[in-house]
Parts: sequence; C-alpha cells; structure tokens
Amino acid sequence: MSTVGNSTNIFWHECAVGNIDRQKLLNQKGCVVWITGLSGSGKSTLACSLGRELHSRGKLSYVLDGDNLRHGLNKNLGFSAEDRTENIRRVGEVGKLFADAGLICIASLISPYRKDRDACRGMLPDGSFIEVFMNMPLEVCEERDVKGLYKLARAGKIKGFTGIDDPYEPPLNCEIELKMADGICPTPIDMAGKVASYLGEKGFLHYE
Ligand SMILES: Nc1ncnc2c1ncn2[C@@H]1O[C@H](COP(=O)(O)OS(=O)(=O)O)[C@@H](OP(=O)(O)O)[C@H]1O
Ligand SMILES: Nc1ncnc2c1ncn2[C@@H]1O[C@H](COP(=O)(O)OP(=O)(O)O)[C@@H](O)[C@H]1O
Repeated sequence: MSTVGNSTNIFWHECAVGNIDRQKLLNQKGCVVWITGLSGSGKSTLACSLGRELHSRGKLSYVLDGDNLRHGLNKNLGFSAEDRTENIRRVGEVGKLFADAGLICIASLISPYRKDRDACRGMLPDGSFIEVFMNMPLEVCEERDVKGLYKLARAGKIKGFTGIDDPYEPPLNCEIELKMADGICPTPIDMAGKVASYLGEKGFLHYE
C-alpha cells in the first residue's frame, strides 16, 4: 500500500502476461523515439515517414503527435510553460505505456524545455528513450510556415510562440541529430532510414 502523488492507499496489480511476452509476440522491443524541434522543422513528417518505414519492415509503431493530441487527450492545455510541461509529462507517460505494450512509440512534439524531455527519458528503461533533434534553422522553419503561425507570431497576433518570443532549449546529449548539409535538408525518407538503422543497431527491431 502506498501514496503516489495525490493518490493514497493504492496498490500495483501485476498481470500474468508481461512486457517480455508481448515483445516476443511482436518480435521487437518497445521504446520511445522522441522527436523534438521547432514548429515547421519536420517532426510530423519524420514521424509518419518512420512509421511507414517500420510498418514496411513488419514492425508495430504508433505516432503520438503534439498537434493531434491537443485535439483530445491534451485539449485542456495551452502554451504556457506550465501547460507545455504537463503536455510533455502526459505524452511521456503514454509513451511509457506504449513501450511497455511492446510498440515503437514515435512522439513528435516541440517539447521546448530540456527538463521536461529529460523527465520523460527518466520514465523509460535505460537506452529505450531515443531523442531525435530536428536541428533546422529558425529561418528555414519560418520560410516554410505551413500553417501561417510564424507570420502571426511576428505580427504579435500569437504570443509566446516557440522560437519567436518563447524559448527552445536544444538537446545537449541526444541520440540522433538531423540537420542540413551544405544548405540542403535530407529527405524525410533518408531521415527515417537513419532512425530505423539506429533502432536496428540497438536491437529494437528483433526480440531474441
Ligand atoms: N505558442 C505556440 N508555440 C508553439 N506552437 C504553437 C503555439 N500555438 C500553437 N502552436 C501549434 O501547436 C503545435 C505544437 O504543439 P506541441 O504540443 O508539440 O507543443 S509543446 O511541445 O507543448 O510546446 C505546433 O505544431 P507543429 O508546427 O507541428 O510543431 C503549432 O502548430
Ligand atoms: N526533410 C524535409 N525536407 C524538406 N521539407 C520538409 C522535410 N520535412 C518536412 N518538410 C516540410 O516542412 C513543412 C513542415 O513539416 P512538419 O512535418 O509539419 O513540421 P513540424 O511537425 O515540425 O511542424 C511541411 O511542409 C513539410 O512538407
């Protein structure tokens, strides 16, 4: 019997089928691929491209996209520092459940604060939180401006927009950094291939 947060007198219930059984069934190892970067840096594109690549290799993955989750699970949250922290905490917890289910969970969120990403890393077993930094220059993201949000932010019509008047703290020790080379951005397929190769090398795409 214990107290966790505001929950008192709670018990942990073990089930007969565990994480290892599920991973064996799926012939893969559960993990969280956490894609972080500015709005417009290509997070969602990479997440979907990676999901497709893994699917084609017969591996089960699921994308948790920041924008999409704000339509449901996180629709009561805004973009204050506190709300962003809660947003990331919730997605970290959901990612932990997906990884425990044996899936390769692909989370794509701006996740601007290092301490929040590190807290999610701390929820997962060592090695199974793979932080991918979309290191795209602000000018490139702003030039893309698919949703017109940078324009609104520059005009002062959106307050607290990441990269404009709200901070983005780049990772210090991420597993994978994706960036432009000679002014050219690698294709989403190339980026997905790089992440999938990492997962293969680290043994996530088989269970033996
Ligand atoms: N103020 C502000 N700052 C940054 N982004 C904003 C803001 N307001 C709305 N949006 C839109 O919300 C998307 C980011 O949601 P996230 O859940 O990934 O953000 S966070 O991780 O909580 O910072 C983000 O989507 P992406 O462009 O896919 O990153 C924006 O479309
Ligand atoms: N590797 C890439 N090379 C060129 N353009 C890209 C690449 N990845 C994404 N894009 C384009 O950039 C824009 C923003 O991508 P998106 O995945 O929505 O970013 P985010 O989820 O980080 O906001 C889209 O128009 C997308 O087609």
